[in-house]
Amino acid sequence: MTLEVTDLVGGYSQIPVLKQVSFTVAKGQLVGLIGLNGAGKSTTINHIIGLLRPQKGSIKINGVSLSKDSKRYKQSIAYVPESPILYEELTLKEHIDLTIMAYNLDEKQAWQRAQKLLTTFRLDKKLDWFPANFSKGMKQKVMIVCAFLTDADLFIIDEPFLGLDPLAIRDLLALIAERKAQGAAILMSTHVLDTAQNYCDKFVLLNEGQVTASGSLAELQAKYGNSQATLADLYLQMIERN
Ligand SMILES: Nc1ncnc2c1ncn2[C@@H]1O[C@H](COP(=O)(O)OP(=O)(O)OP(=O)(O)O)[C@@H](O)[C@H]1O
Repeated sequence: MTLEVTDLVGGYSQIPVLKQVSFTVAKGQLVGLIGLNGAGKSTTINHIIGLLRPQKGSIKINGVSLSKDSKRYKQSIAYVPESPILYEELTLKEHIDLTIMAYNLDEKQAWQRAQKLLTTFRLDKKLDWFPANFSKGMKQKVMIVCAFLTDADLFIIDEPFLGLDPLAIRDLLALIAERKAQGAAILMSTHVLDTAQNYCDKFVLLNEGQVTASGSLAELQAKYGNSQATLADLYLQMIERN
């Protein structure tokens, strides 16, 4: 199992947000993390990427926790945040160089991969640009390029569908499919339920910091006794029951 979140209790200093959250993301699996505003999706992600420490429970990537081997743990994750985080004083080229250094990648191979990604996301002529010159969507694409440059075992993608144009969404979904086929595990948080339904293998439904259901669409349909229901139907049903 690539990612194992077990009985995670966590949140911000003394404010508990997550209550015994457990789920897994296996190799080659795309898992959708679904929940209302404030349900705890970003808090869960912040725990996985190590910005917050669990108050109870554990998070392991390939059996390793952050406290056991922080370098190995962090190098196994590539994260695409919802709001792009870039260094204002570094060019696009320097962001790529920094990623290559941070993940200890082979420079030649990584640059070959980068050129392909830059062309896909129409950033190949912008290597000397600074973040201030990019639109929000372009900044998001820079984060995608940097993440998919790596050989991470676990990709965490926070709400990718709201800031990207349709072409970029198509290209990102193709990249996700490619990495899945190569054995990466992918956790994606989103409110765009029809796309999630079409692409995710499994869903984790969060409500008020708790996992209320998880499984494939068929498993969720069986749980809620509605074999024709869409993910959106099931999700609304879950909210109304709680
Ligand atoms: N920095 C913070 N300090 C204290 N509480 C926070 C902080 N960030 C979020 N929270 C609280 O944690 C809870 C979960 O928020 P979180 O950001 O994880 O939700 P989310 O599911 O990602 O929502 P959204 O869909 O709106 O992004 C909310 O009650 C929120 O008020």
